[in-house]
Amino acid sequence: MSTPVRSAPVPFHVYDTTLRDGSQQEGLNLSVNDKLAITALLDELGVHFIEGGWPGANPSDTTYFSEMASGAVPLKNATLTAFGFTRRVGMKAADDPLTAALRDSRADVACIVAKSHDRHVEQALKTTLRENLAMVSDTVAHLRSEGMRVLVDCEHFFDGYRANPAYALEVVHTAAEAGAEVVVLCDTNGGMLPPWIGEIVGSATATGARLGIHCHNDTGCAVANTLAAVDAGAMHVQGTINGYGERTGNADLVTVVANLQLKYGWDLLPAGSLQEATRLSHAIAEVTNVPSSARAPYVGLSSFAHKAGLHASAIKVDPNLYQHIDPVEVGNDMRMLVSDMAGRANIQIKGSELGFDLSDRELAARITEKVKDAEAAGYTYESADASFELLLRRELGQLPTLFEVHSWRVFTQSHAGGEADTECTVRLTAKGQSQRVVGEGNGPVNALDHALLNALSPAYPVVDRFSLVDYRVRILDQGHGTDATVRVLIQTTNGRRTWTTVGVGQNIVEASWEALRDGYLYGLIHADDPAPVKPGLGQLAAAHG
Ligand SMILES: CC(=O)SCCNC(=O)CCNC(=O)[C@H](O)C(C)(C)COP(=O)(O)OP(=O)(O)OC[C@H]1O[C@@H](n2cnc3c(N)ncnc32)[C@H](O)[C@@H]1OP(=O)(O)O
Ligand SMILES: CC(=O)C(=O)O
Repeated sequence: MSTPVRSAPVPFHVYDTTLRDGSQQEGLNLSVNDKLAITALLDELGVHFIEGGWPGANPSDTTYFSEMASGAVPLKNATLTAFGFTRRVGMKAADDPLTAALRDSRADVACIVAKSHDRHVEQALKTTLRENLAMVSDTVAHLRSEGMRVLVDCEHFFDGYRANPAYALEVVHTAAEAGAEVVVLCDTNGGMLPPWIGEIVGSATATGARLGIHCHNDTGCAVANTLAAVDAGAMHVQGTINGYGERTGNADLVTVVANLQLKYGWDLLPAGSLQEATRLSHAIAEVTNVPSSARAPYVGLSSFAHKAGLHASAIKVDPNLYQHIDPVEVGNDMRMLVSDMAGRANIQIKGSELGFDLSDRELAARITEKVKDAEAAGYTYESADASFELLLRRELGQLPTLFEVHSWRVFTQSHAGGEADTECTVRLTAKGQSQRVVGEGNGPVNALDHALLNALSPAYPVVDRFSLVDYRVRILDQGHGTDATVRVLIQTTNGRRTWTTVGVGQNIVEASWEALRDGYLYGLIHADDPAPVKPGLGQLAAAHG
């Protein structure tokens, strides 16, 4: 699959700034423990540098570095890097407390941000161009004399180069001459396009400095810009997991690395690490509590999900016909979606994924029709895999009658000045025992859930482990107001695996009951199944609904 363009420059480094620039994303806030957990995951991915934060800028980052120095997360692949800025105007680096904080972080490497755009020097720093150069050389030389390796991030380099190329290049040259091992050219405002990046990086190579690249995604080109810089001579790529970062984010480091490894054929991460990328990207999203995009390249939930009938029919012959790589290379999975866009092939592939032989053309065609009719009525099987399996079993005559519901009733009573309470009665027969059970709850679905569980528990004690983890309602024919058809999706878990069922109706309680009942039925059919080998994607599919 890989098409080597040329050999990887040596050395070539992958630098992660999730913990610093990534945490500049709106709504993304990391505790020290979160940062330590992410550090371990990044090290497992095998990046060469982990930028842990800015020691001295806030107590959490300072604590994080002291925890790391005490061995909280021993690193086997990565080198910990502390971020900071050049010394303040008019000071000596040796006297600047934030420069001292870099040394005190006990990280081996410091990455300092320096102004390289003349307007920023004059307007933001309010100093002279000469003093800014002195700030760069003094800070780099001082940190080197303290025994640190130093990288310099040239902020606004590309805009600066356009305004005053000689000065922008002088900053690069000054940093390298003072001892910076890599000078990173930053598209801080993220406004560049790939040809512009390529041209400017190409010019900067004339400084002789080893160049790196740091791109923001404001034009939607952060990854493309990073690759353009690499093509033009950058030997160090910066980015974040899941593209987290200030404003529209940073270059997604996993996409960058996957492109370089799988398309250019460069071995950048330790052997086997890229195959863990999907798991690690999702694990990091769990810690940040900011979900990654389902449509993220390579590691997204939908990266290898196929919905259209024509795609599926070709995939049945050879998955590579509609996939740019084998998903296994990044630890992802192909998923076949069942929907009204499905043809026989989707149904056959999905059926065989679930363990059913649907090779018979007529059978597959009949089930496809059923799916299309049900979808037209409002059902959705894309995320409700469990309901699709029940539909299949019904059509194949393989749906066991584990219980038979005779009736159910829900009753909500309001009390003056107090909260309403709900009571529900379910009558059913399970394993020959008839039950009439009353359940109470804070609402009709909760009461139905309790009643169903209590009614099934004597015959099937395993249901005591079932719990409803998500409940979503969507109005299907908007504009109809309270007599609209609604769709209910219910996610149930038994602690080992999670599944989703769907119910549709004009009565929201009836639609909920259908999804709930099918959730219990599916759970009972699969009560003895082991936990999936790779939990996560199926559950995420349900979560994305
Ligand atoms: C492009 C980037 O994303 S770089 C990373 C940006 N990240 C952050 O800013 C997050 C962490 N930052 C902070 O906690 C704070 O901003 C601090 C601790 C760094 C500084 O805080 P404060 O001293 O209160 O000042 P403030 O936040 O207003 O920063 C501006 C000061 O930094 C100076 N400054 C800005 N850039 C640089 C630089 N590259 N080198 C030296 N000084 C700089 C400004 O001149 C200004 O100094 P002044 O107060 O003497 O006028
Ligand atoms: C350094 C950095 O984060 C930037 O220039 O965008």
